[in-house]
Amino acid sequence: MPSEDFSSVPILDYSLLESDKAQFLEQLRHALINVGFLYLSNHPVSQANIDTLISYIPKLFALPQEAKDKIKMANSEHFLGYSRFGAELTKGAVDQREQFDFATKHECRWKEGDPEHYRLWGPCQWPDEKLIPGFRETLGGYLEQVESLSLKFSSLIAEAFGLGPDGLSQFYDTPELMQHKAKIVKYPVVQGSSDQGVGPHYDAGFLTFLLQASEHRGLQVQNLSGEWIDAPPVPGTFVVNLGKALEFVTGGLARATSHRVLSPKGASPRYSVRFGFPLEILALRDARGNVAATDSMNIELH
Ligand SMILES: O=C(O)CCC(=O)C(=O)O
Ligand SMILES: [Fe+2]
Repeated sequence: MPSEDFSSVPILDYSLLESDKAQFLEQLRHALINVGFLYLSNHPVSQANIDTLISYIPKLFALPQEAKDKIKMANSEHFLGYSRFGAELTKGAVDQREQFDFATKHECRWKEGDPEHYRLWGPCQWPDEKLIPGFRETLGGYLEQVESLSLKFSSLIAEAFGLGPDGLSQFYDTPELMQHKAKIVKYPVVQGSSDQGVGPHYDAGFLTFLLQASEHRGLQVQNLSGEWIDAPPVPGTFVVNLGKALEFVTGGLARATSHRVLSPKGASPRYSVRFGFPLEILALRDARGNVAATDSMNIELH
């Protein structure tokens, strides 16, 4: 398929894998090479679980400030926990968002003498179960399912490029050693002069699975002409996008695409859940060098 400048984000139907895998892989290849973003519909993650998770999110942010601060990220050497509104920057400008960083289950494997970066992975800080009963189990179930989808998706990407299903797994750890982070984000309604929910950036890892957890528009993706293309919420889908690590290991064939979020203008906040597969691979980041001019200060890059 010829390279083209996209004007919308393609929707891939995961159930096509059953009926016509070759067609699915062809559409996937197009999205990887030309867009770097896609919606995935009819995916295997339970919609009931997603709906329950979505219903918890406003309650999570409505917890007393004291309960949120108790699990603040500063407590955790694994960069997991709560960050107050305005704590993150993209290229020097404040992102208008409040967030919790959770992750798939993981014991910290660092011990005396191990490389320092092993400390980056470890257990989550959870809010008090009494204040938000059932949240931990719901999010835990969701993360397990998205993790398994992301592993499967990574092998589909390898197949789309004509490799065997394990063609990309050499670049990351085995599943037991990997941890994947999920950021639950609240973008409050625009207040002052800035509508920067999150400024233009590339993601750092391999793949991001984004759940748009409210009906607001705001996510935008930049095409090669520099135009910002809307990626509005599409019920029942994930937005999947590629990060710099995947772009690097495919020699630029799979495209990492710049994107941003504009703060909502209506009466209610925008919410999203961003799952990164896997956490930044430090060796790859070092190998690909400094791309600071375009990267955001998302936590994977610290
Ligand atoms: O919240 C969103 O819709 C996207 C956020 C994002 O791009 C990121 O956190 O990397
Ligand atoms: Fe992003």
